[in-house]
Amino acid sequence: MGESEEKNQRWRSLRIVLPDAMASESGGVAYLFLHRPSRSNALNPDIFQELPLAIAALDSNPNVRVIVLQGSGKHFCAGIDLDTLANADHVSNAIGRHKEQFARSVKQMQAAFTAFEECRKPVIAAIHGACLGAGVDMITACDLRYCTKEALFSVKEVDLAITADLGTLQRLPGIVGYGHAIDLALTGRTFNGSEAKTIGLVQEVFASKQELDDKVGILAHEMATKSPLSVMGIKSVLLKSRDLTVAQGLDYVRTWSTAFLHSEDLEEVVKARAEKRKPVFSKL
Ligand SMILES: CC/C=C\C=C\CC(=O)SCCNC(=O)CCNC(=O)[C@H](O)C(C)(C)COP(=O)(O)OP(=O)(O)OC[C@H]1O[C@@H](n2cnc3c(N)ncnc32)[C@H](O)[C@@H]1OP(=O)(O)O
Repeated sequence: MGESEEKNQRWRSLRIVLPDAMASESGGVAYLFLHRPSRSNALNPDIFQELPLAIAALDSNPNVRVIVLQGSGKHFCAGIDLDTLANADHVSNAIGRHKEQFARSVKQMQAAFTAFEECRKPVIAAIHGACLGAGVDMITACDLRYCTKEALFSVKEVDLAITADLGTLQRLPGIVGYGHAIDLALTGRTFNGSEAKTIGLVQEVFASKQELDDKVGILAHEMATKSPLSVMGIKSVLLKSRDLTVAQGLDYVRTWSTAFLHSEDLEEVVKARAEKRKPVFSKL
């Protein structure tokens, strides 16, 4: 890979591989792994606590330009950890204080996935094996999704008698359209990588995990050569515009351009063109 291991002792349930600042071939791509392979990367409280910290660390690392999210082992993510979901606190039917505490814990879980959107840098999910329930909530908060042909997806919450509450119902319709979103959420049916591509949940589907890793790596490295300011602007403006009217979105992008269009990155593009070479952009 050419990257250097992060100080992974910091993380209990994640693993991070950072680009090596000194190795040009590792070019700005960081790998963030859900790392509970013996539990199929089921999402436990550790992961929910660590995800926003890890994303913030990658966001503020000037050597990182693009983040690839993967699962260690056989599966991408088996959804919520069913052992912790069954925890007495969660199923408590008792008084208001418990409910209020539960609402706060759901808010914290929602924030863990929203952190992918709040990250200034693009996050690409590379999905193999199972991606179920909360795993789908998570990937809908990523910027791009790729998967293997055998990947299995399910908006599975309905089978647990719960309403998906970590972002799928808010973000999935904008990705696949309302019809597909309500079909998947009401049935909880399992679908494969090919269908995920057909409905637009993923950008591309690959024959094997090896091909997925190779192609996503190439794409991420290519993206990491682009102007970091421009890439950050595209993510910010698209996400803001999703939740605004066209007129409000145009106001936002006008303000963005006024602030950042005339930049050292634009100067570099002009200079590189005159010198008949590819532009090389400095760290953020
Ligand atoms: C406030 C609420 C917020 C969010 C709610 C979200 C709801 C959801 O996420 S719904 C989805 C819940 N997930 C599931 O129902 C998945 C259940 N698991 C499976 O279907 C399968 O295990 C599998 C993921 C398809 C993997 O199958 P396979 O490859 O055959 O491996 P297994 O032997 O079944 O599993 C290996 C190992 O992982 C453990 N495990 C799997 N899923 C979970 C899970 N969700 N939580 C905890 N542990 C899980 C499984 O028990 C095995 O462990 P062993 O110790 O080896 O038994």
